[in-house]
Amino acid sequence: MLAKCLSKDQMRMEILSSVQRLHAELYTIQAEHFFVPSFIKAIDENTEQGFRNIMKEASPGVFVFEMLQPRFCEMLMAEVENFEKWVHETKFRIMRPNTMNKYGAVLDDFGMETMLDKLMEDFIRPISKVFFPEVGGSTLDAHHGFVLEYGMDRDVDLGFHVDDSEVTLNVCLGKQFSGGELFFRGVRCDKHVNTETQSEEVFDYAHLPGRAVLHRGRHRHGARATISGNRINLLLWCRSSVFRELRKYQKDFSSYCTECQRERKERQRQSVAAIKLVR
Ligand SMILES: O=C(O)CCC(=O)C(=O)O
Ligand SMILES: [Fe+2]
Repeated sequence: MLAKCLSKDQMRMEILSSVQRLHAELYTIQAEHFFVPSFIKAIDENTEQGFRNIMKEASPGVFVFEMLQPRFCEMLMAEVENFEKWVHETKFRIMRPNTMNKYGAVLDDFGMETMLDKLMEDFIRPISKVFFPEVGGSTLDAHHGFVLEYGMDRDVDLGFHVDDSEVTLNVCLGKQFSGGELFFRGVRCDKHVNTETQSEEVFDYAHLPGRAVLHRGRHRHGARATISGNRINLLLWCRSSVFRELRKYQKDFSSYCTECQRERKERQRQSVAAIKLVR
C-alpha cells in the first residue's frame, strides 16, 4: 500500500477494515480474564480502604499494584506484534504514540478505543477519584492508549518529561529485560516544570510484568535504558476536560504542584512577618 496522507479517522477506518484480529476477546473488557482477583475485588468494593489494601504508595503520588493476568499480557503483546507485522508488510504509515517514541502502537487506532474507555471509566476513574481529586481524577473522560516497546532493536530509553494526561496508568506487559527503570522527580505545574528536584522527590522504580504504576501526568518522570531483552508496556493517559477548562483560569496550582506550595508558604511567611513589623 502506498503511503497516503490520511486523516486520523480515515487511517482508523483503513486499519479496521484491513487488519485481521488475532484475539477478538481483547476488544471488550472481561474483568475475570483481564485482571487479577485482588484488583477486581478492590474495584467491586470501591472504597478507599479497599484500594489501599492492594495499592502501595511507593513514593508520594506514585501507586503500585498487581493488575493484569499473565495470559492477558501475552495476548496483548501478540496482538500488537500482529498489527506491527501488518504495518511492516503493507508499509502503512501509522502514528507513533508520541513525539518521543519511534516504536510502539496506539491501541485506539486499531480498535481498542471502546475497551480502553471502559477501562478508564470503570476501573481507573474510581481509583483516581480517591487519590487524585485535585487534578480531575473523578471526571476523567478521555484517553490516549498505547503500547511502547524498548530494547536494543527498539526505543532504548525515554527522556525526562510530563505526560499530556491528568492521570497515567503504566502497566508492564513483559517480556524479559534488564534496565528500563522508571525515575520520578516530583509533581509540577507548567510554570514550574523545570525547577529543581528536592531530595525527597527522587524515586526510582523497576517495573515487573502484570504490575501497574498510577501517577499524576504532571509527575515528572522518564525511563532509563533497557539494557537487554525487550520491555513492553501499556500506557493509558487519562484526561479530564472539566479539569482542563478550569486550569485555564487558575494561577495557583498549590493543590498539586510542590513548587506552588513552596511559593504559597513563602508568601504567607512574608505577610505574617510584615504584620508583626506593623504591630
Ligand atoms: O517507559 C515507560 O515505562 C514510561 C512511559 C511514559 O512515561 C510515557 O509514555 O508517558
Ligand atoms: Fe510518561
